Amino acid sequence: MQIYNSLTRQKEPFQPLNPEHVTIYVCGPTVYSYAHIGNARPAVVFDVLARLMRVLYKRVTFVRNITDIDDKINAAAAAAGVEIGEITSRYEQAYMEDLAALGVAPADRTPRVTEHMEDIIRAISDLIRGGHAYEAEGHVLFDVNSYPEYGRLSGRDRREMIAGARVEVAPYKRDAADFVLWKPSADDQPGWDSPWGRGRPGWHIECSAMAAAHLGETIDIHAGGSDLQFPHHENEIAQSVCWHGGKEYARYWMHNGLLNLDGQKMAKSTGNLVNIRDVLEQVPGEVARYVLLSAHYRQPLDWTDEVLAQARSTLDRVYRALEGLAEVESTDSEPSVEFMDALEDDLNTPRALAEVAELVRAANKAESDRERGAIKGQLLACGELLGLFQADPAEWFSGGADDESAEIDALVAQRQTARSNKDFATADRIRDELAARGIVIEDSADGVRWRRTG
Ligand SMILES: Nc1ncnc2c1ncn2[C@@H]1O[C@H](COP(=O)(O)OP(=O)(O)OP(=O)(O)O)[C@@H](O)[C@H]1O
Ligand SMILES: [Zn+2]
Repeated sequence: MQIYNSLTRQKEPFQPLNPEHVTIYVCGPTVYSYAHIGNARPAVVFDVLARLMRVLYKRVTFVRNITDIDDKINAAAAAAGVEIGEITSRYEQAYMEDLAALGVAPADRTPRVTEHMEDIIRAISDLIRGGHAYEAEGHVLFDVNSYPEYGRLSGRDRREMIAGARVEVAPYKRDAADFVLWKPSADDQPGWDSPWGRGRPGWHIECSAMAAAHLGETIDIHAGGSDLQFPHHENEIAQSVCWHGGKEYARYWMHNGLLNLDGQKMAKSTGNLVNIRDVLEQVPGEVARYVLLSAHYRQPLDWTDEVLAQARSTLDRVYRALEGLAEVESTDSEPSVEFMDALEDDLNTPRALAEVAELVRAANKAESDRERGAIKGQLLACGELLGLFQADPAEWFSGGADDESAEIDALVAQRQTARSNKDFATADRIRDELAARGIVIEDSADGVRWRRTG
């Protein structure tokens, strides 16, 4: 497997630290409103990465966090006149539903910041003790001058950083590039007791603490959108390396390119967006997923009605071929070699999809059932890795009436994962959500089933 490492700016052979266990951390959403289809890009792309790694390696631990402490969340709660927890649980739930509809498999762990306050406080205390952070006016700041390699990931020099829009200038900072690890909370803001008074963590330290808690001091792959490269990931590296006595934080950094709408970055902050749920009103989740995989993940991608229509017609072609193969038995269960080569080449999904198109052509020309059986197996195996083509062709053409069933299946699977991670709060939330939609879950000896009531 070759991965383009944003840290070294080149493609490198991927070698996990432990040859039998790959660890992956992806920065998840800040849950204060519905996720837009740009936010879905890292979720879908790195879902394919996880699927591929699970085929190539014995064990994979894939972590995607939920940022449930943030000033944007506080503002959203104040604006709606509700408790903060109501906002975070509402939008976390919505996010999980959206991902399920896009065929994104549940992560192995979905840690929330609120569940890691002790880890965060310990990380900050260690950084102060090590001389990498200092307290000033109730804040704790990371001292960027204590880490000579600061700026390596983003390739920025210090002047550019300070000019950077997201660096906050404050009188108590020793250096304008120093960033907040902990800040004081007013009485009406959420806060936790700490050695520095009642307050809350800064965004960057949250990910460093959760990654260490779930995956250890050095992880194999850290991923997220390219908009996170600076300052978020730069700061994560500085904190984690200094916290862990110089140990490498993440060995490979992967960044997806941005999804644009009308030539501009799709973003919540600017309102230039299409929410995932609105897309799902327009097309089946699989069509949206196909669009997100149709470009190489590092390239920018324009979200247009045209690409959606193209994706739908390509999917129709694949399902038409599968419909034609309905009567033959799959005799192969491996994706084609060319397809695997494409994915193992820095997750080249456009090339992988071109291989799928080849298979579809071959299916339409195949003369014997033996040939057709092999092609069918290959097509389905390729599809499984991409999270595509798994619907019943007849249902696909009947208008996706059963999109809802697929979504419920995915939610039930997420509940199972939550339960096996002992995350009963999430498991219960999903059960309640399904109950509200008239779906009951039944745990039986041969697994979990669901049915509609009434
Ligand atoms: N337009 C986009 N294209 C691709 N990925 C994006 C885009 N916008 C955000 N992301 C990614 O989505 C994930 C979740 O991001 P998060 O919820 O923090 O977004 P945000 O910064 O609040 O949203 P926004 O950037 O829309 O204001 C991150 O990995 C981020 O890099
Ligand atoms: Zn992060």
